[in-house]
Amino acid sequence: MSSLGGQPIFILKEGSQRTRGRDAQSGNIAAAKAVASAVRTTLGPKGMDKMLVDTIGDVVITNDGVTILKEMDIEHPAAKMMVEIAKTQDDEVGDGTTTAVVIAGELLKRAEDLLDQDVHPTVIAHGYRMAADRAQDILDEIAVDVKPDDMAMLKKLADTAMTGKGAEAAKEKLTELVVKAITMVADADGSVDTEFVKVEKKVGGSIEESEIVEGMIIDKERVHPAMPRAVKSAKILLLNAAVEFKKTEVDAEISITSPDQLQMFLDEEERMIKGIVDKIIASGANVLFCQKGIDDIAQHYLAKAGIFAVRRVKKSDMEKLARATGAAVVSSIDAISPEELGKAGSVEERKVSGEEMIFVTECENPKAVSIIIRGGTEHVVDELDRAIEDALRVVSVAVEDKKFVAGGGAPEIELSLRLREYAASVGGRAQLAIEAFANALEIIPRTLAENAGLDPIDMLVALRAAHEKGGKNAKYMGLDVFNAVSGDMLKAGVIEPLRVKTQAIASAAEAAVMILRIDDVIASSKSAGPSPEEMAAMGGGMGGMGGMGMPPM
Ligand SMILES: Nc1ncnc2c1ncn2[C@@H]1O[C@H](COP(=O)(O)OP(=O)(O)O)[C@@H](O)[C@H]1O
Ligand SMILES: [Mg+2]
Repeated sequence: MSSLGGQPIFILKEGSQRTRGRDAQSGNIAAAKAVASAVRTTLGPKGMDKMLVDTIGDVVITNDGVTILKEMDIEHPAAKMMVEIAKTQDDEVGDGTTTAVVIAGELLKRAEDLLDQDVHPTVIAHGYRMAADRAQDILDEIAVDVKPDDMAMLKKLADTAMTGKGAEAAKEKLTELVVKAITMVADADGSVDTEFVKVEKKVGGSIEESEIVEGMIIDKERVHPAMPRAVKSAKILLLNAAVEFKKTEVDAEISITSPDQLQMFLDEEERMIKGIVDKIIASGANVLFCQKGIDDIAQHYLAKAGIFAVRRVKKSDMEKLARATGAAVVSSIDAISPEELGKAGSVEERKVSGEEMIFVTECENPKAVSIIIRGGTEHVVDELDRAIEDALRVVSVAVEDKKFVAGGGAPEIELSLRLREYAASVGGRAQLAIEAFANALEIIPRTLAENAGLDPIDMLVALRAAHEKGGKNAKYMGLDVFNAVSGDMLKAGVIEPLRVKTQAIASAAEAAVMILRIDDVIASSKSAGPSPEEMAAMGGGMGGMGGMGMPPM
């Protein structure tokens, strides 16, 4: 900041807002805490749901942290950073979004206490980073191994992820579907892409009627009613080329001067299309999924040949069909050959809740499968979909990493104990920050207790005591919210993939540190004030013109 001859110098546009130092920090922390408290009540199996109504009156009822934050119209920049944590968590592991945001909020709250005691923000940031690094090591130490084919364990992981998400009534069934689907699409090298589990929602029927299809469901109909409705021992051609008369690329005009010429033209068109269909027939295919169009004449010939054909199939569905049936996607008519075809025991058009869908089933060793979710209303089906998506990701992460930790607040209590010990060993000013970090993690068991209507202090005391007692299973002691006692979460089957915790803590710490290190917020005005050039033209540095007048020092 400088001044020329006592005149203040303006460097920002008129109307810009600037807050600095402690005020900037307080504002950011308050906004971030507000976001955390908005989702806190939804945490855990006894968490409440939120009803979100958007500007056009559409309603979403959910318990899912990231969904809530995405639907809320959040403006404050620091609050937006909290939303980013939830999104990152969702992208990376698909679960633990509320946990990450709640921990970040608590880290900031504890940081504020330290700021009040005049601990410098960079000291807090440094301590938080040390604590976050140590937390990763501790989590690795307390993690438990799981075999990718241990169906019982995988089901428990899916179960924990779905608890409290409106799936209670049919959890047994749904966890079964999820685990089966993931083990089917897992690659030999142990990696899993949940993209290849297609989830189709259908309103109507009961949750119990949800099913897994060992193959694909395509939300389409066959192109012509004269085609067979069902094909057994299907030989499937996946074609990414139009079965149509080639339209000229350039804008050509064909002038037809006599009826004979018109007939010749039409004959030529028909002959060409018949040629394409003959190629398809010659390949031995009896089912055609085409990513592009199939015109009327082609439909007629295909139907006549008894071929089941579908047009304008989505690219993503084509890829899944390829994985499910072993077919290759053929991208030109000339490349059609018997080697490119895939197989399925059955391809059939069926009515589901009054709508036609195509079922490609009885695939040999399908590497892509579908789950159809049924439920009474759209809200039910939507929330089930979110629960299943979480569970699919959780199971796939566990299959990939082969590691899990206990749930119910057990790892957070263990972490806070061990981090307090670590803090003492570090000493100095960082100790205060590491202790604050340790205490902040207890927000998870505390919130689980509060949301279950239990006394949080009593539960925390009991949990700390259980962990301090030591012994083989002490580190797995967590909050059994259904029986209001502390218990061994491994025995209770409340378990989560290791990655859910490591990611939640890492991104919460990162966001908290980032927010803490900001001590200057400069927001440009939305209304167009004079530009710097205009200011200069006005003679520059005119006091009282508004803008960001900085007092001369
Ligand atoms: N049956 C249970 N008993 C106790 N805690 C549970 C149980 N099921 C899940 N939890 C805990 O609930 C928390 C997750 O709650 P959830 O609402 O799914 O939030 P998130 O968005 O963070 O996944 C985790 O700490 C998990 O261990
Ligand atoms: Mg969850």
